[in-house]
Amino acid sequence: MEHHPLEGSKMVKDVSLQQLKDMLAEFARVRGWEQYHSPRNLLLALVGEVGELSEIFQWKGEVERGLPNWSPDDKEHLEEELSDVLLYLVQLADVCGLDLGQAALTKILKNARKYPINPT
Ligand SMILES: Nc1ccn([C@H]2C[C@H](O)[C@@H](COP(=O)(O)OP(=O)(O)OP(=O)(O)O)O2)c(=O)n1
Repeated sequence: MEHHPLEGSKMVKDVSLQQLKDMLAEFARVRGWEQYHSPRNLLLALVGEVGELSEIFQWKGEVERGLPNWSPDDKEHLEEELSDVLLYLVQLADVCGLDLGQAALTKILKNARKYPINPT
């Protein structure tokens, strides 16, 4: 397999949604896959990956925060499935012409107004 420029670069900090969006658009473009990346197809792919993510937790019972009892392999698998969900979500927002980062910020503000902190 070809050597990707980001291979081994776990040092990249503060990855932005914009960066992911651009890399994914390029990934699809150079493979001639833009034709398949319609909003509906990306939504179905996203839901499929959510299913794969759910499988990891299926039958495990409750899981402690920080996953203290999970093996490195299991954690890596979880990282991959979470990433698949994120990457399809970013692509879905992109082909819909939406700014996901901006939309998420706006939603956080809306949530804060809807659920004010209880005075104690
Ligand atoms: N048309 C496609 C196909 C794949 N991908 C990217 C997004 C996901 O990050 C990953 C999904 O790849 P696979 O369909 O091979 O799914 P998995 O990585 O989950 O593999 P598997 O289903 O074998 O576990 O590749 C994409 O952007 N567009």
